Amino acid sequence: MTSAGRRHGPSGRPAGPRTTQQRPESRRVRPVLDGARLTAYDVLEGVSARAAYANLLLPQLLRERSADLRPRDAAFATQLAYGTLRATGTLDAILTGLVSRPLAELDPKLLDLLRLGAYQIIDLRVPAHAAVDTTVALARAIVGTGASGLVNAVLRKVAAGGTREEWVAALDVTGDDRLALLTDHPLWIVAAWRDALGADGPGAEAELEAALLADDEAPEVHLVARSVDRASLIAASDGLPGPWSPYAVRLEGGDPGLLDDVRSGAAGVQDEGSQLAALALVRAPLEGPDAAWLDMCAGPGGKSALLAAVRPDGVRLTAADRSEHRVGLVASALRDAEDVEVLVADGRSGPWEPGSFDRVLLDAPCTGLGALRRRPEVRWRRTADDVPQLAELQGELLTAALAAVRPGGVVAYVTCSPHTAETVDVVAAAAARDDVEVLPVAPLFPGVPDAARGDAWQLWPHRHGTDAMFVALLRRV
Ligand SMILES: C[S@@+](CC[C@H](N)C(=O)[O-])C[C@H]1O[C@@H](n2cnc3c(N)ncnc32)[C@H](O)[C@@H]1O
Repeated sequence: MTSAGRRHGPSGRPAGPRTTQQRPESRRVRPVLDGARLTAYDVLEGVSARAAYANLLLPQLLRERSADLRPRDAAFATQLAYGTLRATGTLDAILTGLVSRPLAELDPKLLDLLRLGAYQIIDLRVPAHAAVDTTVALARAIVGTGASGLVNAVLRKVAAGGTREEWVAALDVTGDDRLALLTDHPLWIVAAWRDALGADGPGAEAELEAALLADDEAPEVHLVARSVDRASLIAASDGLPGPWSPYAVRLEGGDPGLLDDVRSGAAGVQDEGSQLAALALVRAPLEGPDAAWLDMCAGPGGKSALLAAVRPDGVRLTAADRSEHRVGLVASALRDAEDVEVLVADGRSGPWEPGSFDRVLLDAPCTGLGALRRRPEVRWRRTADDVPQLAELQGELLTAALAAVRPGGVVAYVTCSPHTAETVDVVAAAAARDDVEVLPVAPLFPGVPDAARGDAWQLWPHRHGTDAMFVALLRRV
């Protein structure tokens, strides 16, 4: 996929403002505001002013406003909010040259509005007059009449500069700076992905660009068929079988929350890469008994629910998490499962006896650099400084996981980050012990190509259509 061809949008949307949501404070001027754009703005404002999570705030706003927003408005609001948040770095680089003051000195509401308008112009190719007029109307209602002139002038200049590719060319950047602006990633994440891809040679930079572009797309919805037959789930959801996990169904659209199987818990929404990570633990060769499994960082319970569904008869599953709130979510995910124990515990000092489990899943807290597609603002919130602290915690948790498993038992170390310091380095430190051996993951999944990272496993959005999950298997010997 080339960078030039990837962005497209509802350029044929009706240009004028339509739906109407009026804020009490704006009643005096009575603007007719576009409901989709207003909702997208409210998400941006929540993220920048209150550090909200877009993937939680947006669904909540869409539910509250469902009477006013048609399904296509909701889809447009989602595209606007997520797209603007992903593109923040590029939008700010463009806006910096068009506003006389530093962006940090602008009213944050005004900055969010400029980003929202500029995103529509450079990425969605919404006709300039529609993007400008609707953003000016929002600015008038939200910031005041004084702001509308600035918004109008700046967005007209954005439109005059053309598409994102034209803007990036005009900004005259090269190397990683160019890649960062084209693919919506901060420089340190570009560097981390290059390092994790580990490729050299002529194709390496092209692959890095493809990987970062794939990481900048909205992800497909994947379902997991837990206690329902996959064929029935495919029929009910109009989906397609996932190529790698025998439980995966991929959807092209629609709302999975409306499916009976999802409502009942027989199926769930789960990235196919996460399914494979849980299955790696299940398929790992084991010596001796196989009766007690631990999911050490289980919240919110996606992998626990799959483990509970596929475990052989007689296996007892313990699911723990440090967060009480997330343990509540695990309990709900496991509500119909028998022979499970759900508890609040710090994995480093859990109440279990050493060596009491045959299999342990350590799906460790991490930067989430491999799941940025789902959390659009996280790429700008995380910093390289977060990595050492998380890597230290991951090392401590892996030591505890190896203590919790019996000799001959297996630990699956999993992250939704490909960052070397959170993956290969953590495993290498544990593997330096005399009583630990690393098992190759790739032979357990002969149908999944191009995933080996040494003996461990690394999935990628551009290769596998999944999050960039890392999986290593360690056996106590
Ligand atoms: C990547 S998430 C796990 C996702 C989960 N396995 C799933 O598939 O739904 C990491 C989890 O680790 C938990 N956590 C962080 N530090 C922990 C600790 N010291 N002990 C136990 N859990 C911890 C977090 O609360 C979070 O729920």
